[in-house]
Parts: sequence; C-alpha cells; structure tokens
Amino acid sequence: MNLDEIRTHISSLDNELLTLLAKRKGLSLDVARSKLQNPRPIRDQAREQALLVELINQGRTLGLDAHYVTQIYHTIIEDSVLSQQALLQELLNPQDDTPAISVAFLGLRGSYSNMAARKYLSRFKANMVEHNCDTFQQIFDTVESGQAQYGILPIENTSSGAINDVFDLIQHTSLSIVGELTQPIEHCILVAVDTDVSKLTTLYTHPQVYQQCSQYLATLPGVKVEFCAASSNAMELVAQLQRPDIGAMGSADGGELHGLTPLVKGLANQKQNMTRFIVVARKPVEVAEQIPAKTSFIMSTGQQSGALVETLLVLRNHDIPMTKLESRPIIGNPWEEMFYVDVAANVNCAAMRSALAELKDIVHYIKILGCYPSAEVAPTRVSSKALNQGQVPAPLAAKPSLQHEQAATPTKTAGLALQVGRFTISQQEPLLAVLLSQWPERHDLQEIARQVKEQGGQVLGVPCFGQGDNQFEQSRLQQLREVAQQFDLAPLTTVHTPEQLQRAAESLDVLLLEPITAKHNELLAAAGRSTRPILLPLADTQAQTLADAEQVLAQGNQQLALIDTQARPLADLLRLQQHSRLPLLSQLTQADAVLAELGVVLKGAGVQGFCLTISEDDNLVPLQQLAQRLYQD
Ligand SMILES: C=C(O[C@@H]1C=C(C(=O)O)C=C[C@H]1O)C(=O)O
Repeated sequence: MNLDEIRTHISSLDNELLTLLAKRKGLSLDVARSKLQNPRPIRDQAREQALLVELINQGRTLGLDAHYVTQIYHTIIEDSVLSQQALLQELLNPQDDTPAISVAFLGLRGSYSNMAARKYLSRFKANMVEHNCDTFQQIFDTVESGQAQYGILPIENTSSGAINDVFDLIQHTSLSIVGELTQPIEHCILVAVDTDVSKLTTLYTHPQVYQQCSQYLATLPGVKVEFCAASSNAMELVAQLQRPDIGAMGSADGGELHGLTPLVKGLANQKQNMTRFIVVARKPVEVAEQIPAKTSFIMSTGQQSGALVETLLVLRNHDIPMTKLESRPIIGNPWEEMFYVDVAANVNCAAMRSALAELKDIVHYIKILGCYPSAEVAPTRVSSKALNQGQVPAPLAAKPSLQHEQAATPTKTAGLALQVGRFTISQQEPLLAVLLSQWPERHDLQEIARQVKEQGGQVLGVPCFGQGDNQFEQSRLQQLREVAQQFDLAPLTTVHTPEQLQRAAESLDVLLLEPITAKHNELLAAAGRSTRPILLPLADTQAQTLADAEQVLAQGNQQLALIDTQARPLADLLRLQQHSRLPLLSQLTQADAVLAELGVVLKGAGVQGFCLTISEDDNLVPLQQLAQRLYQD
C-alpha cells in the first residue's frame, strides 16, 4: 500500500470507530433508562473494573499496552457516566422546549469561563446563547433578571484557592446552585501567524495568568507583557493584529475559537492547575437519587465556643461527608464568620433531612444554596492485583444500594495517607516504584516505563541531578515528566539540596531525599515547605529518623513517607512502625535473589511500598516476579 492508500484505510477505520462509539453511547443511554425503571445507581464501579480488566487482557493479545487501553476507556466511560447523569436529570427536570439556552459568564469568547460554559452545555441538546459579563455581580444580575437562564462562576482554583468575591456574592443571591464542573487550566502562548518564541516582543494577557506563569516568563526577559481585562480580550487583540512578534496567553481551546494556534504549552508554575466552576439558575433542580449529589449551604453559628464543632458533629453523626468548608466575614458584624459548606449528599435523602433539621436548631442562620449532580467521575482504577492475576474479578454482589454510591471516593485513613499522583498508598495494595540507577536513552526510558505500568507499578524514578548544568538537568526533569505522563506513572527523582528540591517539585510528583551532610537540615526544611510527597530515608537511629520526620511535618508538608534504604532488620522496622504514623517503604535491589519473597515478608510486616532499584541493562523479570507476588497474595 502507498501512503494515500494507507491513509484511506485509516480514515475508514476511524469512521467505523466513531460509528461504534456512537452506538456504545446509545446503549449506555438505554442502560440509564433501564436504571430509572429499576432504580440502581448510575455508576457501577465493579462493572467498570471488570470491563477494564477484560479489555486490558484482550488488548494485550492484540499487542496494545495496558495503559493505552485504560486511558481510552477512562475517557469513554467518563462520557458514558456523565451522559447517563445528564439524561436522568433531564427526565427529572423537564425544561420548556427552548431551542437555545442562554448563559452568562465572565469575559469574551475563549475565556476560561466561556470554555467551562461550553463544556457544561455540551450535554444539553440546545444551542448556547452567550452573555458576556465584565464582573461576577453582572453575572448574578443577568440571571436574576431573567436575561440568562444560567450563570457560570469560578469558585476555587487549585493554585490560588477560593475565589472570595464569588463566595461573598453567593451570600446575597436568590439564585440556586444547579451544577458544578472542573476545568483544567492550561496556559499557552497563542499566536496568529507562523512564528517562533525568539521573535516575540510582546505578550498580552490577564494579570492572574501572568502571575501563574511567572517562572516561565522570567525565562523571556526581552518580552514585554501587557495586561488586558481578560485572556479572551488578549486573544481577540492578537487575532486582529496578525503579527509574528505578538502573542496572547490563555487556553489552547479558547485560542482556537479566535483562529490562534498554541506556540508553547503548559506554562503555569503549578502544573496541576484546575478551576472548579458552579452553575447558578433561578430555579433549584432536583437530583435523581441514582446520581452522586452534592449539597451546598451557608450558615452562621455565632462565636460561642465549640459552635462550629457542634455543627460538624451533626454531619458526622449522620455519616454525611463534608467536601468543603470555607469561612467569609459577615459585612457589618466584625469578626463574625459565614461558613460555606459542601457535602456529598442529596438534600432530599433521609440523613440530610434530619441533619438539616438538627442544624436549624443550633445555628443562627442557615440557607441551602442548592443540590446538584457531582461532576467528579474519578476513573475506576484497575487494581494492580487484578492486572497481575490477569483475571476478571467477580463483580461485587449486585447490591443496588443508592446511599453507598456516594462513598465511591476513597476514604481517608486515620494515619497519614500518602497520595502519590492518583494513587493512595495502602497496605492492601502497596506502592511499587522503580528507580533507575542511571539516566537511560529516551527510548529505553519509554520502554522501561511501559513495562513498569504493565506490571502495575505506579512510580518511575530516574536521577536527574548532578551530571550537567542547570539547563541539562531541566531537560531531564522535563523528559522524565513527559514519559511518566505518557504512561500514567508518577515521576520521582532524588534530590540532595534545597535548590534541587525546589526545581524538581515544579515538575515531578514525588521526591526522594538524599541529604548531603552540610545541607541536611536545610533540605528537610525545604521538603516541609514543598507540597509534593516526600520519601525520607531512615537515619542511623530511630530517634534521629523521628526527629527528621518531625522537621518536615512541622513545616506543613504532611505528604511524607519513610523509606528504608539499607535493608534493616525486620525487628527495627517493626519497632519504628510502633512509634510513627507515617507510611513505611522499603528500597530493594534487583540483584537480590530472594527479592519477591522479601517483598512478601515486608508487606506482611506492614511495609506499604517498595522502591526497586534497577540499572538500564537489567532485565525486568525480577520486577515482574515481585509485582506478581505483591499483588497476588
Ligand atoms: C453503562 C453502564 O453504566 C455506567 C457506565 C459504564 C460504561 O460505560 O461501560 C459502566 C458502568 C457504569 O458505571 C452500566 O452499568 O453498564
């Protein structure tokens, strides 16, 4: 076949794929209708887990990687669940037959709020009429006066936190919250014509985008930054100017609406940059009981001692998980606070009704802001156990419990739980990290990453520091991050100094400390100030280890695990665990003849994770054996 013929063939396969996806979506909506008649929760993670294992195994026989199949199906299932939820909501809250839905949001076409509005409405069949607003107040006014049916408002951001202006306006509105959504915020340089970064002289953007990208912008000293009212205004301007020396900063999707293309992506200092938006409307909605719901309310408790604790106890006594608590001053009552609370519960469920009745008796004021479908569809993780056993786990006893769907999100354990990337470390399913002893060729790195993922590992560690200048190290950090991301692994590196720690923390998920004596305390302090999970090697004595850990915890970082790097006697490890609530990991070497057995014994003794050191030339059979033993027993 020549190139044209191959491409024709690919296009025809893509066509078939799309047709099949559309058919699948149709069937998933049939499932939703059947669940309505025979009430069961929309989300069925046991079914998803079984499906994924089956697909992964089937994929393997066709030569497709586990991570590839998983990624594709996470997207398909997320859409399937959200579409089922939207259908159920539509059936429960019939709309007038409006051919178009009007939405008020901040900024112009292409703003982050506009992209959120588009995403939210994509599940309705109607067209969208856009109301551009200059202020949050104007959004509330536009919806309250009936000019728009919905308003979209950003409420919190993973880097900058709560958006206070919105919390304050919510206290005074008659509108209800009817929905939520989370939107990744990925800042890019957008240009109107074919050009290069070195040709840029001016960038237009919003001050907040500028702040969030300050580290990248510091690398472009010759470029002048000009501020606009919103990133969408910057896009509009750059699209008009059509010049190779001028760019805008904003989202790639937003830029596309103005005919702009991204020149550089991923500019934010904080890589996991996401904003949660709420959707407001004049009339509250009812949420189907098969869907995980959230309820938001505000309350003021007065300043008597223990007042807030009393209210939280009411939630706890009814087993209602709180997902957010914010406090804002009450204007006119100095030092009094209004509390804004989100709970993962339907306002109409029995537990919530009685909790609200009890709360009304003990607070000064309480107002329900709304009950709405929770937009979080956390991907069903295929357990490393299922992956290694290569069998489909029997679906859990089909118990159509509506209450328990809420509990799909992992519960926090009493000790300190370490969250590494998307993985929460636990004794049942220990963490498996592979640490290369040297930097390999990029192709080898990819192949190792692929195999680590295939075996159910979660972390890929490679040394990035100490072999070249800053730029060289930076490029390694970048490469490691990219490869790890490609295979859905958490990237790790070893850091020796506070400066290295700071740089690694900008792009990697986990940091292994290897303090050099002169910088020991400085490194611990820097680890404490960081927000990344830290692996702290055991010191010579238990007292010293606990003191080191305390130094990190005292600076605010609670994402800390201890790691035994010297194969200490089991008795020492057990003794340590009695004195520390921190997860304990063990570093093992590939060469150990009894590696897999060692892993099993350590796991039995409570070790919650393993870091296997390998060199580039090692074969990965021991990794496979370790993974199989760890996840099978
Ligand atoms: C389609 C269903 O509903 C949901 C979506 C699934 C899917 O798209 O495969 C699987 C399980 C459920 O979370 C179902 O229950 O089968």
